[in-house]
Formats: sequence, structure tokens, C-alpha cells
Amino acid sequence: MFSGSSAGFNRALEKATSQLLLEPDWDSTMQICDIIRQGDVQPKYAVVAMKRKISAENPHVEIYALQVLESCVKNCGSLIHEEIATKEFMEFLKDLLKIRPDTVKNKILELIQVWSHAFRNEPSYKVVQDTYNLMKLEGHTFPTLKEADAMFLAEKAPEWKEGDCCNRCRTKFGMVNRQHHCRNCGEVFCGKCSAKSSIIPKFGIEKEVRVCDSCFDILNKADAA
Ligand SMILES: O=P(O)(O)O[C@@H]1[C@H](O)[C@H](OP(=O)(O)O)[C@@H](O)[C@H](O)[C@H]1O
Repeated sequence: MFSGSSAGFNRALEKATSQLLLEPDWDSTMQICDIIRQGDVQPKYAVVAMKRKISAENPHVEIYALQVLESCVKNCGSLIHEEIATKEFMEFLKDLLKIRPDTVKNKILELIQVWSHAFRNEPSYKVVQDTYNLMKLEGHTFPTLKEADAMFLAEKAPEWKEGDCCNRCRTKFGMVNRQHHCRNCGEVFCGKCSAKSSIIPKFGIEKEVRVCDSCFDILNKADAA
């Protein structure tokens, strides 16, 4: 059931973590987030594949893989949170800290710190905060929280809602009238009511993604004024 889409996921992950990249491949990164959110690939499968890249023994590949994981945590909600907020995953990252170069170490410390703050009110993800506190006691020095991450701590991408008709014009979905999701509000829309796209800086989405008409107006009201 996931075979076709896991091929798409694997292709996008290869592109987003290529050692030839000179900067993040946001298109492939956002494609990975979409594939996960649409349920086209199991979150567990996705995280195992990202773990392989994070421990690829090539610092460039590892940094890009950590950035892909960072985007998935920001944009795929509990699907991914449940996979990384575990003792096993935290131990995986801590073990990497011991053997990886500073660039990779600093990215890992940055992520554990951001996630610890982001999950501060989520009891089921307490292991992240416990790991962060333990590492501070062990003497790890964490980087200062980046502005963008501080924004992320306030705003998390909404879970995608389900529905049998467009949230805006109420037309029913079917073989012809396909459903789509707005990446800003997470609601479900027909193609006509979600034909526009926009970046969503508060979710760390730096490339244009599908949004509904009303979210487009909200996100771009400064330009519209
Ligand atoms: O076209 P379909 O086979 O119905 O698949 C839909 C597309 O993948 C939509 O992606 P999009 O929002 O990027 O269009 C997604 O939002 C829907 O949940 C899926 O049902």
C-alpha cells in the first residue's frame, strides 16, 4: 500500500540529503513533509530512513538529513513527534553526539533544545525535556535559540482535517472534484478554493505551498495593503 509512495519518499529524501547540495533543497523537503502528512508513507518508515541519513558518516549528508527531520517535526505534527519523542530516538541522537564533528553536534543540540521547548506542555513527549535537562547537567553547552525557532515554538503547523466537502464552497468531493489541504489552516478544500500558494514563515515553510483563498489573503495582507 505504501510501496509506490515510499519510492517517491525515497527519491525526495535522496535529493534533499545529497552530498552535492550547496544549500537546502526546500522543494524536496516540503515534498517529504507532504508525503508524510498525506499518509502516503508510514511515519516510522520515514524516520528510519532519515536516521540512516543522519548517521551516514558524511557530515554534509547528516546536516541536510537533520534539516529534513527539523522540517518534518515543524510540519507533520504528531505523526512525526510520536516517532522522535522516544527514549530510543533521544539515545540515538546522544550517541551520535559522541562521535560526530562539531557542525553535526551543534545541529543535534539545537534540535533537542528547540524540541524540548516546543514540547514543554506535552506530557507524552516528556522524554525530550528530560533528555535536554540531563544533557545540560552533563555539561553540554546548547546554542542560543534562533529567532525562527522561537517563532516555531509559538506556531505549529495544524493537523490536516478530513471532510467530504470543500470547507469554503461546500461542494462535495468525488472522482472529479478532488480534495486538497491548505498548509496554513489544515482545512480541506476543492481545487478552486485552494488554487493559490504562499510561503508560511511561521512554520518554517520557505517555498510556496498550497493555501486556501482566505489564508492566502491573511498571509499576504501586508503586500495586499
Ligand atoms: O488527489 P488525491 O488522490 O485525492 O490526493 C490528495 C492530494 O494528495 C492532496 O494534496 P494537495 O493538497 O497538495 O493537492 C491532499 O491534500 C489530499 O489529502 C489528498 O487526498
